[in-house]
Amino acid sequence: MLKFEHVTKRYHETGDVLKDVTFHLQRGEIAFLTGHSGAGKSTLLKLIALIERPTRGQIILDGHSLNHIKENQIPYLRRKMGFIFQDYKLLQDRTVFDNVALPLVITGQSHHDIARRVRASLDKVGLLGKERQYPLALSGGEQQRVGIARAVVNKPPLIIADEPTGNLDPELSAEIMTLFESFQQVGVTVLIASHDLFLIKKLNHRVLTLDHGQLIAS
Ligand SMILES: Nc1ncnc2c1ncn2[C@@H]1O[C@H](COP(=O)(O)OP(=O)(O)OP(=O)(O)O)[C@@H](O)[C@H]1O
Repeated sequence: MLKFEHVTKRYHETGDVLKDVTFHLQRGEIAFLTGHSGAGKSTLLKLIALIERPTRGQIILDGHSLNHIKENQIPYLRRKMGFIFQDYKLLQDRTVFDNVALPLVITGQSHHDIARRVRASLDKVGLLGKERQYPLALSGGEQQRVGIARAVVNKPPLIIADEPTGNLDPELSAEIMTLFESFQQVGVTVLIASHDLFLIKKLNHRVLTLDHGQLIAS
């Protein structure tokens, strides 16, 4: 599903921040990406999201090499990914329904399809009753579940989460992980960047560890 083959990312100012990184995530696999601050986790996620391009090596997503993607093909490839952030990145002046609908509105789906898929997505994260509320009226855990519903509403085969439990207590973090595991069961690949070693140790998923830009365990 997602392959990194000898990927190096060099910044002019800081040198090689990812060094010869190779790994392969299978369809339906869930993996943590961890490592010290500055190890290169965000850079790796930016390469997947096509925000940055590799200096050397190749990234293959769902059979497409990301190396030679033209600017106008980027939106098409991003639709294969759902992004989840530590600070949720919800629009505060829009309802829960509108926040989750956003990816579908952007791709020009019909009102009927949008309503159906938003409700299905909110149902999956247990927030069907809150669709008319605004994000600030919700708890942190609920806001993150809105972020997750938005990420999965167009059924992407890959979910990328950057410190998704960073603002949540252990109990809510466990709930969020249970949600990720439910997506994994339907064949979605999930990559989670996290510093939360307690959570990582407790769950028996694959761990990719970066150390000064090098992958040291896979
Ligand atoms: N746009 C950039 N230009 C130059 N150097 C950069 C750029 N982005 C990141 N770096 C450098 O790359 C290295 C890796 O940074 P990155 O943000 O990927 O680490 P990280 O593992 O995500 O860290 P953290 O856990 O603190 O978020 C750092 O030394 C950083 O200064």
